[in-house]
Amino acid sequence: MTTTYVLRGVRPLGGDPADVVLAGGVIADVAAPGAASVTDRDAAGAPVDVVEIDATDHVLLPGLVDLHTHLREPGREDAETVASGTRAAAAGGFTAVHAMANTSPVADTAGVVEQVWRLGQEAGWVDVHPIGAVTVGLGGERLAELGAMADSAARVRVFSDDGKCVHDPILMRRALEYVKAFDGVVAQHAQEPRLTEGAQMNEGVVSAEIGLAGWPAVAEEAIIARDVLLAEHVGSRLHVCHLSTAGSVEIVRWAKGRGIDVTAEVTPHHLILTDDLARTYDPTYKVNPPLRTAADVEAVRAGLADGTIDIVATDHAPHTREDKDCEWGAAAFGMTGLETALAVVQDTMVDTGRMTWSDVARVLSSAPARIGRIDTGAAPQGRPLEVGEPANVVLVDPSATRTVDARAQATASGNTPFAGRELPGRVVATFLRGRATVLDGAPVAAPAGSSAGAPTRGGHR
Ligand SMILES: NC(=O)N[C@@H](CC(=O)O)C(=O)O
Ligand SMILES: [Zn+2]
Ligand SMILES: [Zn+2]
Repeated sequence: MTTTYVLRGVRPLGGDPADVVLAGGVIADVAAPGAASVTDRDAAGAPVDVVEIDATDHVLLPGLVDLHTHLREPGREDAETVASGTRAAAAGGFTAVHAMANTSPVADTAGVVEQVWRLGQEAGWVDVHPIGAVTVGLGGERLAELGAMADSAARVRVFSDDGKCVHDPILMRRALEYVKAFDGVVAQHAQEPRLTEGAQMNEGVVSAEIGLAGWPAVAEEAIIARDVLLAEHVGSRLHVCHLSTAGSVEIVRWAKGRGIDVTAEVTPHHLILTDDLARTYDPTYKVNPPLRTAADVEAVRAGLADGTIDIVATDHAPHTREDKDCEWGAAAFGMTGLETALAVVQDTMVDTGRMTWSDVARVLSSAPARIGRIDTGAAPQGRPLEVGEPANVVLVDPSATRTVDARAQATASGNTPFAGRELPGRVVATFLRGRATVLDGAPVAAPAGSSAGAPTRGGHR
């Protein structure tokens, strides 16, 4: 039996309290409280379950869309699987994620991206849109089969060597030219490799004091400056991954002012954490790009508030205990983020008065869906909350607070930098095309009509 959900007294973006009805996979009605039309029969006359949810003072957002998620499958299923990572995504309020290509094997062929796409469908928690590698094996030497990935069942539109920078300017130019044919975008991990050899943390006062090799801001900014000029030269679309410095914000602001087709993302952790945390020598805080200074944090917040930075993307980077529980220099770069992203954005941008919930819907849903070109087509994401639109929505209680418990998260890895920290807001429920993936703040056992929750490990190698 299918289920109709009635969200009573919810606060739609910018509007008065309303009852919102999710039925038949779409937003079926938005009505004044008490006036919604709810039937216990579907269009074909079959009985449906009607579930009422008291959503008083809750905010209803379009399902969140992450442009930058590491799901680790294939290859590192000990850190995360498509099933565990997408369950974490649903718990965080997401209905779609873009899966980064730095898997093993690398997602550089139609075969691998189709495998990831299929695993996402089987899991059923969110829509998984694989990102294709720019170069074969992330080797930075030969372009991967971008066209074949674009034409595959996975319909790849975002290409990235994330984890590595496409540092050869000729290759970068060719990639930018190539993706124009199918309206794709190159998402650059901006890291000048020579300037960051052996680098462990942000180069600055703290690195000098504690004696860890520094990673200068210019190593990020020099690549972004080069790439916006290349994008202008070839008339193509560039996306800047995890921008982290004040100078990077300035360059993107300048490029946009010039009409260059560039978009940029900031991670939740770069909106709130600083390189002071390296003093703990706790590798949980080791991440690429590194945590920067308080002045950089202020600059990325201002850039997000004024639209210079288009989106927040999690860069959810799960790592096993073995890869993180070691001395700083030997530990892997990366931190998880899917289950805390919305809370960090609320904390840093909404509760500080710098953004409205409508802005949150833009930076965490409609804009990333647009950049990834998943806002149209058969299963659009990031669309407005209007009657007839697919019911990809997340119900948030902004007045709740929670203390982050790493072990209670859905991700298979424990490397959250927010363990023990109190964060605002709670994802009460997430719906993917009208089907609940999260209810009462917890992922549902197995989303109906999917094989989520069933073991996938080992069955698809
Ligand atoms: N962000 C990280 O520190 N690590 C990412 C790679 C990346 O996003 O560059 C990873 O794959 O672990
Ligand atoms: Zn990266
Ligand atoms: Zn990444």
